[in-house]
Amino acid sequence: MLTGPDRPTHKTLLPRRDAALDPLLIAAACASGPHVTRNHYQHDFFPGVMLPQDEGSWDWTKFTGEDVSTKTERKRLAYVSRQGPRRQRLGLDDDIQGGKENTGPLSPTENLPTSLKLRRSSVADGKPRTKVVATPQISLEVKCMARTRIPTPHGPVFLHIYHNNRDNKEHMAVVVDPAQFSGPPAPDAPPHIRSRTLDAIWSEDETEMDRVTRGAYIGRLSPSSHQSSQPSDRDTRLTRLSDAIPSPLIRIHSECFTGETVGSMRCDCGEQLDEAIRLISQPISIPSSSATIPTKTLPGRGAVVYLRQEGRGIGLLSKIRAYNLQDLGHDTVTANLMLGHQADERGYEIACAILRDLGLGNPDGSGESVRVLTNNPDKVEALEKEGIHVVERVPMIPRSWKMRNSQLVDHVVLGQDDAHVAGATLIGGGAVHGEDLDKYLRTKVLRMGHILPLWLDDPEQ
Ligand SMILES: Nc1nc2c(ncn2[C@@H]2O[C@H](COP(=O)(O)OP(=O)(O)OP(=O)(O)O)[C@@H](O)[C@H]2O)c(=O)[nH]1
Repeated sequence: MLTGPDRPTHKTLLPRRDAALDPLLIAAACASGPHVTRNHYQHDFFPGVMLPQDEGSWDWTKFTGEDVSTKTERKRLAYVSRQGPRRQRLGLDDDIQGGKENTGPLSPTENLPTSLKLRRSSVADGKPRTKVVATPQISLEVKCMARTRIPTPHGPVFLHIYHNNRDNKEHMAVVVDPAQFSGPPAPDAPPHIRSRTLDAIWSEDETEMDRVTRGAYIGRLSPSSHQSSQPSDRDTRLTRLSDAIPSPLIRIHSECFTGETVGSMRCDCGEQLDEAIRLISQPISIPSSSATIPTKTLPGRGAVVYLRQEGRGIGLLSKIRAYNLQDLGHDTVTANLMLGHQADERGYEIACAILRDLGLGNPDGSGESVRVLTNNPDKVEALEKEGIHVVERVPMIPRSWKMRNSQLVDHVVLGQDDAHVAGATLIGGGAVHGEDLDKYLRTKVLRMGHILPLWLDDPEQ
């Protein structure tokens, strides 16, 4: 049978732009400094990349058999990129004001609206050209598709799976609110943390069992009892809670397969996820106003929004490459830049929509203000920009630092038992520590502006 040529697909029309990484090229790029990115790899800096007088530079004459006396001549061969700035090549002219590249806050890529996504086209003259395809901006919507109870070492949580109309990732929310197992909230107790989209009626023919199966139920399921939830169950009380009841504690956490699943000690991401759930689950003591009334204790409450923004948004593949560049001596920020990425490519729009769906962060819309667990001031700023009302930033001190210096944070020192329990969700357990972690934390403080008192292996540092 005669067949025509295969229909071009997006893969054949738009081949990957990043070339295979050659170890020699990486070494050369590393030695040349952070201005050399993966987009320079196809160009001719090899082997004339080094200025011979540069200290520690690779002696290419050994490699090429050249006479050492001709080394000064090689100055002319030093690599100079003939490419325009990356933004110009990508056609983002709007961002270049007055010929100067926009150095403002880093923009997210994961949550970029479709209208801003770029479509690349290869053209006959061989010059890379990029076109911005304008499509109408759609307003962001999130929907909780399912929810279930998960027992953890810190107590039960409700895992929520979200879909959205911006990307095709399953972002999540881990809601800590064990008071939901004890019936409707008392008049002076905080409202239950529930998803509006989950409790909504999805279709007229939705059965009780459909709703229960997707997690729209009240209390706890058992083989002998279940009660599906109704939109009217939502707590819309506008009564002001006592000032003594703290706002729910939340964390926006970014996916880290290596730290959370493999137990990598290059970063403290796994530990942070575990520590966040632990801290949010801590019971809340409400001091009484009179000596005759005993102190009241409420179960801890809050949520971790878990975003699938692996590697600060650059993806797992690039993060793994970045680790190799880090082993060659570069820090996390420089390694990202060398691979043609920004230092941080995350966005928090979807996280904010999830918080709003849970009734968190929006006190004007019958929701509550929040306290945020983070050391990253950019995160707080991003949340506030999206209208989330943050009443307090709660720092996340690495566990190894807490253990080393009990003076640093007297009320959060972990005992042996705490460390054991806390590590139960991690391969490798307890507190992450080591030289790689210290380098990573140092970069976050010194290059990314994270608010954390530096506490490294050598207390003299
Ligand atoms: N590109 C890159 N990403 C990393 C590296 N180590 C961890 N990550 C990612 O960093 C993200 C966590 O971000 P961090 O910068 O550690 O912390 P943060 O979320 O900004 O700040 P905190 O709220 O204080 O934890 C996760 O997505 C990890 O996968 C690294 O070496 N390179």
